[in-house]
Amino acid sequence: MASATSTLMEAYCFPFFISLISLLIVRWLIKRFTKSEANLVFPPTPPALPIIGHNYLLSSKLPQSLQTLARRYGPLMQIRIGSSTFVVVSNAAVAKEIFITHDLDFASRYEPCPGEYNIYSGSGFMTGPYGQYWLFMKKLCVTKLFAQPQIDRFNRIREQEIVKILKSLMKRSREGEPCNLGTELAYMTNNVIFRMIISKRLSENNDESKYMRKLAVEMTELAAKLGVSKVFSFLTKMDLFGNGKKLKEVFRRYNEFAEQIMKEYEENGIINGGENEDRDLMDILLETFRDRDAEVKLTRNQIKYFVLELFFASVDGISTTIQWAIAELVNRPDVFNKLRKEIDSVVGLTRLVKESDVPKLPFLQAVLKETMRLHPLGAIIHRECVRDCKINGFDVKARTKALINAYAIMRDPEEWENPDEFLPDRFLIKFNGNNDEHHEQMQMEGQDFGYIPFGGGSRACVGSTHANLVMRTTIGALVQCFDWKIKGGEDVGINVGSGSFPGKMELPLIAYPITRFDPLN
Ligand code: HEM
Repeated sequence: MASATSTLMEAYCFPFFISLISLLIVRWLIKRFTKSEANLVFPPTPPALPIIGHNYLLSSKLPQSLQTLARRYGPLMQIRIGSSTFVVVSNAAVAKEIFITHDLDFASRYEPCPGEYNIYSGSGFMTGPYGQYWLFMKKLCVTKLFAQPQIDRFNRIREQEIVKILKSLMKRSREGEPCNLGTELAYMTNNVIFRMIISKRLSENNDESKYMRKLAVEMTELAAKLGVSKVFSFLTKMDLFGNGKKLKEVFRRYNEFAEQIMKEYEENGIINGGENEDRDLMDILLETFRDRDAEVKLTRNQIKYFVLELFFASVDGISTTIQWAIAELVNRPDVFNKLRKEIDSVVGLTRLVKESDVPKLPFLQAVLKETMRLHPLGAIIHRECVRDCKINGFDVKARTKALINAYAIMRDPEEWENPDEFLPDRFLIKFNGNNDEHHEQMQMEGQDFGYIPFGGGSRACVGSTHANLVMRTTIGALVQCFDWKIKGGEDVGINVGSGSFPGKMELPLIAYPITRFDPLN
């Protein structure tokens, strides 16, 4: 009997105790979790809807809609889209916290394109997380790929491509035809980066450069249709219209193309060592790939994806910024004439403006600065927080994504007088000498977080020096050589477009170039 009772006790008591202990552990966990969450103070947030969160508050013009929300919810607000939480940064002081105080906490990025459509998923540098690979590539960019000697070496390519676009525009001028300036410029910047990467064997082979452009355009269009641009679109993963599948196919075609180029380099011998004038970016990448002592062993996929990222980073950014500059200048004849006067006085009308003239052209530099302030191509800078931290007095949890609204920051009335007006003079410092007045341009980069067209902190743009060289000289040449008449009216529409590149113009700039000075004759 006694043994029957004890068996019964064992049978009932053991599960009972296990359940009790589990319950206590769960209660303790919940209590602990809710207690710490309750102690956290998250940034202000607008009212959210179930499932979609704050998506209903955002238009296709993302920077502008976030700017409007920030006016109500402050310079650091939190929003939720689908299952992702974002903090949105909208003033210089908070941007400084992200770029300087918490630089390493926010030195990660996330891949916008779902892994199932991107055959290089996990090999990204621009879109990759902070880590060994990113550190290694950043060092390679700074010390070799985009170091000053290498940038100087590409001077010839930049100047030759500017001459090519001028020839094309002069032909249009002779024929009385308008041009789509955006297309002409994208063709030029595509050639520049293509030749910087693989200058030797394919430099005169325009078909390959065109093919690269075609692939990049297809990828951009498919990514936009898929909703990748929105980063957070939960419909993206569902691929309702098969665009994800098509995107993967374009990646595959690019992979074949890039692999063929790499093999050609390997068969013909890469140029080692730093002094050779013909050494290009592919030489440096393949030399690093072969280096047995390198801290990180590069893979072929990492090289191919890096090259693709360079195309995306440079082509549209540079061409669209130049387009915006010309649009703003055409709308402001007084500013256009002031710039032309400066170029004429320094360069004259006997030769084309060139890179070495730029230090003596402060107003040209100011025009570009003001263009990038009003129309930043990186209108939203994407980052990800890697550990819990406090920003602007609020708690931000690890894995929260950050959207730094460069568009709103560079139009913040607290930082800029008449923030929506195109006033390049704001970047000039006047010096009154004995005889006359002269100007120098303000140095903004890296010090002022109200001005962040190239981002900031350790993940800032590595191509800014090259981009500035191309943009300044091209704008100078377009103003020196042509008068511009707009097709169908006096003014250029300067509305921003929507969708994948929030910094792009809504309509292409179609204009008649009228030759005023032909330095090529
Ligand atoms: C008008 C032209 C350009 C603009 C407005 C621009 C802007 C930017 C911005 C805003 C970022 C993000 C910075 C951050 O997160 O703080 C960036 C990153 C980057 N840019 Fe540019 N960029 C331009 C041209 C170029 C060019 C020509 C190249 C290369 C040839 C380039 C290569 C890169 C790379 C590799 C990164 C990623 C750096 C990293 O993650 O560490 N960019 N750029």
